[in-house]
Amino acid sequence: MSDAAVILQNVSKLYGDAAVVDELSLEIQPGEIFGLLGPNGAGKSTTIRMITTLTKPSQGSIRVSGYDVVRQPFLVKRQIGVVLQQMSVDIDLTVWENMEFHGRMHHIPNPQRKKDIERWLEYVELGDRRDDLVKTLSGGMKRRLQIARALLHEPRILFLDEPTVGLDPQTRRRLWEIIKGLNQQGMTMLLTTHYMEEVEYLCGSSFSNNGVTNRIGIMDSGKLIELGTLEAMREKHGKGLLMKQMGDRWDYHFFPTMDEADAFFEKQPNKAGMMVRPSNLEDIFVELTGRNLD
Ligand SMILES: Nc1ncnc2c1ncn2[C@@H]1O[C@H](COP(=O)(O)OP(=O)(O)OP(=O)(O)O)[C@@H](O)[C@H]1O
Repeated sequence: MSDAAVILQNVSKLYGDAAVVDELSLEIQPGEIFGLLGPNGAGKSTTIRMITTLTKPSQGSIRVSGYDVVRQPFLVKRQIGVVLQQMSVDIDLTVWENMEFHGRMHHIPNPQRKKDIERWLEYVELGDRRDDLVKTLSGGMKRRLQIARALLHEPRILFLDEPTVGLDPQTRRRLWEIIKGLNQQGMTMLLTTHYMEEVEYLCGSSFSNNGVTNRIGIMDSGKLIELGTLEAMREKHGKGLLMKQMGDRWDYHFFPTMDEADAFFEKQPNKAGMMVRPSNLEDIFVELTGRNLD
């Protein structure tokens, strides 16, 4: 049997007749940081909600650390930390009270609980805000609190659904460092996003410090339309890109290497409305779907 951290086999979620997740199969390895990239409505949140026991798959099986999400939800919940899009922190409580509440729910005994709350609040740089009401925190601080809380019961796998949506670029970078740092300490992670730079930054280098390969899945209309390392995807579709303006749209031509794209460009007698650059994930998404990510 596979010792993958998360295994999805042929998983679908139907609402009425519509499959919002459509026969998805995927394995995430221990220590991996896996990025699920896709436009709004692709089915990313529904996938996370099924893996984290919040909604049941209509078909297929999901195992987390070997436990079945439908038959053993309580064992699954012990293994995972979850940070969802909608803020689930209580804004009328203080930072500390939110942590305390979560720690008690997970039956973490004192004095361990107090020590762990201190440690994780320090980790996300909220130690000095511990007595402040959550409603006085910025969006980025609230997100950091969500992360600290999700980590309190020492989960093996952390799920982050659109962790930086709505945050300013500086705050986003700070969160990226926290996420990367956790992965470098060995945390297995699945994150969803529709920000290409996010998935490139966090999951783009083919290997993490754990020596595990980080991969990206591109999701559209409930299906995984591409899966692998960023390098492998660029290798497959072409590392060089020539863009040609055709009226109000751009034509994309992939070349195996940048050198080949450059050589083709140089040979063109009329270079107006043309440019060459290295390909990126969004280009691959457009190539596969004919649409942009947003
Ligand atoms: N409870 C529900 N009932 C009916 N349809 C739903 C329900 N939850 C989600 N959907 C639909 O399923 C599709 C996928 O939604 P989902 O939230 O998983 O996508 P997503 O990729 O996470 O996008 P977003 O970034 O906008 O959250 C959407 O068309 C959505 O309207």
